[in-house]
This record gives sequence, structure tokens and C-alpha cells, in this order.
Amino acid sequence: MDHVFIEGLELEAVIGIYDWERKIRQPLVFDLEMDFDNRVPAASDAIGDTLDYKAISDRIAQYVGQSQFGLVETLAERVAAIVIEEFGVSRVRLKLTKPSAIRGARGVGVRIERSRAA
Ligand SMILES: Nc1nc2c(c(=O)[nH]1)N=C([C@H](O)[C@@H](O)CO)CN2
Repeated sequence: MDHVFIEGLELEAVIGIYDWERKIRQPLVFDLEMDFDNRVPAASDAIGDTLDYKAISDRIAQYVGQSQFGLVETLAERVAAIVIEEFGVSRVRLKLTKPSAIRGARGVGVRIERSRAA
């Protein structure tokens, strides 16, 4: 299976369970890998035949920027649902890293894989 990916998408959001976290915006990094048959756009050379990584990145940025969840689990789930439902992706692997959460750790977060219901 081919993929379209978005790696290291750096965004900011209100995210976290502690009182001090509700008052600031924190950096987040998104890595996505989406199943897609790239032979079709490769044959046509048409952006309309692709899974447009710019359109998906813009939509994720818009959603994450206004989000205010407590857990990274919740945000990861919502973003995966947007990718599947709005862009017709059959399967997405998503890693969400919160780089500034734990002193001494480069990052913490979640990695999920979701598929469109048959
Ligand atoms: N599995 C998770 N553990 C924790 C989360 C989370 O979202 N998922 N969040 C926090 C705090 O908000 C933390 O990021 C503050 O440093 C703690 N554990």
C-alpha cells in the first residue's frame, strides 16, 4: 500500500489537565501516514487526483488551533476522525507529540491507527 505522509507538523494549542496548562498555548507535533493509491495521480499528474497534504495540513492547523482538550488522546482521536471523514482516507496512522510536557524527555504523547468503518 502506498502512503501520503505529513511529518513534523508543528502547531500550538491549549492542551493539558493542570490549571496552569489551561492558561497557555503549548507546542504539539503531528506525524501522519495515510493509506492512498498514488498510482492514479502519478498517471494524471493532477492535484485533484491526490490526497492533498497541504489541504489536510491546513485543516488540521485550523482545528488544532481552536481546540482546548485536556488529553492528547482526545485531540489525536478527533484529528484522525477529521482525516478519515473529511478527506475519505481509509486508514491513518497518527503520532501526536507534546515536546514540552516532561522535563528530561524529548517528547511524550500517543500513536494511534484508525480505519474507516466498512
Ligand atoms: N496519557 C496521558 N498522560 C498525561 C497527559 C495526557 O494527555 N495523556 N497529560 C498530562 C499533563 O497534561 C502533562 O502533559 C503536563 O506535563 C499528564 N499525563
